[in-house]
Amino acid sequence: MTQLLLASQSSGRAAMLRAAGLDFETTAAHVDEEALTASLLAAGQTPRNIADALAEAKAVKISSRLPGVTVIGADSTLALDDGAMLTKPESPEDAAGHLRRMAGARHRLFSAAVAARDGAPVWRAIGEAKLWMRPLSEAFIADYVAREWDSIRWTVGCYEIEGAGVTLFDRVEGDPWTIIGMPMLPLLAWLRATGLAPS
Ligand SMILES: Nc1nc2c(ncn2[C@@H]2O[C@H](COP(=O)(O)OP(=O)(O)OP(=O)(O)O)[C@@H](O)[C@H]2O)c(=O)[nH]1
Repeated sequence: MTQLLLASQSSGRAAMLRAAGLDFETTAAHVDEEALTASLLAAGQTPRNIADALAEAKAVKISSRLPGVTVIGADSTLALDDGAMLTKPESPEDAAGHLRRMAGARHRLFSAAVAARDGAPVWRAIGEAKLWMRPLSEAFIADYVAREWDSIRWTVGCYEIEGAGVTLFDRVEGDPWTIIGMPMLPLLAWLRATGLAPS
């Protein structure tokens, strides 16, 4: 049985752990993100705190069933500067609407990771990136969504920064791993310190 489990169905997150050469398995967290997000928003929680709470819920739920296994949960939230929080698009039309709202403005992307053992959090980190999306024409949005829908449908911001997302931005501050879905640098530092990654 593995010592390290990623409680995530995110292909981007698994790819980053694989690229780091880690020995891990993955499983779905099966946390009702929509319900938890709605209740946290209703309680006035910020997108940053919501990412942290969702990451913890995923890690704690799975780790409570697997004694002694270190479980990593993760979550990303996207905050427009007007305070609105965007979630994954439900349709190509939804994605076009998100892009219209982000175009010509800055948004922040928070990616939280929480490690849990035996049902309790033992480590956490949150990364933040700031992204300035350029103004987009309707023709560009329609073409981009038609071309990229199959990959962007799984992403919180309707872009893969390491893919065609590069065509959307004037400026980005923050590391690419946080944008893809986890604060990898502090996570790897902790995994090395705990002997779960080669130091
Ligand atoms: N490859 C890639 N994925 C991105 C990017 N931006 C956001 N994402 C993905 O958008 C998704 C954010 O949604 P979440 O709800 O945090 O995670 P999820 O996909 O539902 O997966 P779980 O961890 O199982 O909840 C994650 O899969 C991120 O990896 C990006 O620039 N590149």
